[in-house]
Amino acid sequence: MSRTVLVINSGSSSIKYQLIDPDSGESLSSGVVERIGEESGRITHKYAGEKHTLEAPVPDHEVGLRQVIAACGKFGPDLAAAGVVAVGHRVVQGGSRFDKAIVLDEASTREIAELIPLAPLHNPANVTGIRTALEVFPDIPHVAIFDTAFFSDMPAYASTYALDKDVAERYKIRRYGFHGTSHAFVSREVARHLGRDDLKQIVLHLGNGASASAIDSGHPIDTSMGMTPLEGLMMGTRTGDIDPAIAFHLARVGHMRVGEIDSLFNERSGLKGVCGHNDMREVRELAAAGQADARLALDIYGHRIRKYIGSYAAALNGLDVITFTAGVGENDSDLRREVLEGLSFLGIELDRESNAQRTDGIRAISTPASKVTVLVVPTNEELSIARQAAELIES
Ligand SMILES: Nc1ncnc2c1ncn2[C@@H]1O[C@H](COP(=O)(O)OP(=O)(O)O)[C@@H](O)[C@H]1O
Ligand SMILES: CC(=O)OP(=O)(O)O
Ligand SMILES: [Mg+2]
Repeated sequence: MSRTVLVINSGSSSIKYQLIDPDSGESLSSGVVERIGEESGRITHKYAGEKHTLEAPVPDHEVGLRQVIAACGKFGPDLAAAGVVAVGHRVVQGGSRFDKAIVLDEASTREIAELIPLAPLHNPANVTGIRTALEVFPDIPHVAIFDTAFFSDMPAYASTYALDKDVAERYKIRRYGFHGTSHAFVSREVARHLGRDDLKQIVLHLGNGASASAIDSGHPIDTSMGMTPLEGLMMGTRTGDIDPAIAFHLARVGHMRVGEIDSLFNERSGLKGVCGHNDMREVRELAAAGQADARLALDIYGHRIRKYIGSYAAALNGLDVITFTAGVGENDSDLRREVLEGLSFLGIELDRESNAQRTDGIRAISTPASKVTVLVVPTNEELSIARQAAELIES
């Protein structure tokens, strides 16, 4: 009989879920609860080739998860008959405590809750998701897969801030890195695809949150997100790298409180801050229609990515592969062109035709003569979580 893993990814205002057969990789059902905490929420549930959309208030993640279970009851799949062997939870911040996947219990869930100050936007939702799921499925093992785990053995020079040592230790301030499940999955796909383990790789995960990583022979040596997922590239609603003195300035001169600055940097900045929209498709449309702010937002976005590619090529002392992944990376061929055409000094030659094609699966978008191979690789964090969860409960 086939077995399945229910994967739950509780984001700050959404819950994504998928029922996956970890052996075949097949996704049997999937969905998303959006606009949690807003006036009206929405559930989109897919099963057996059909898509169901429900509009209902979803005040919090507990209600959201219970609505997911209700949607499965109403539209299928029948979870009791689906051979669910584990529930896999994406947890964003594992701190220094968790460097690999764990089977969850009350004590480890409490430890994850204690990490909330290090990921205030993400971990509260993760903890609510875990607690609710433990109640709903008390007889199935629950596994936590941490975004930070892949980066836990980054070299100290990349994970340490140039900050007073005692202060850093006392407050657990270091660069943890995030999106690790995706960076690990994608970089392994690249190594498998090219048939080589000894690659110097840069992976660009460009979704709502965006991050870059530098990977040498399978080991991450640097990544753009830091103590929290705010550092690094420009994102949908987050600033990315910013002079920390801006926060002092806003507090002193703008009389803003810490919470206001936090939400300004995390929720009202990035693409949204510069041009009013955080969805890359809308930003593209506006820029194409000649809107100057949208064009500027795209230029900043691309410029930041180029800077990270340059600095990571230096940190790696060489570069074999650049890989684009996640919503923007996989779909926005204009962005890839804009980024890569500014990098000819690295010997990168873009194959414009392959870049513009929309095909599924792994593909090269550089010419055979290019000194650096450029790939588009679909990420699949859910499949990776399902496989890790199934592996862990077996061992
Ligand atoms: N065809 C496309 N062109 C440009 N951007 C796209 C396209 N399809 C999706 N995106 C963008 O991808 C982003 C979401 O990426 P995704 O990886 O799904 O994010 P997350 O998992 O962080 O929610 C959005 O900004 C969306 O606009
Ligand atoms: C860590 C992070 O930024 O996650 P997401 O992209 O899902 O917001
Ligand atoms: Mg994502």
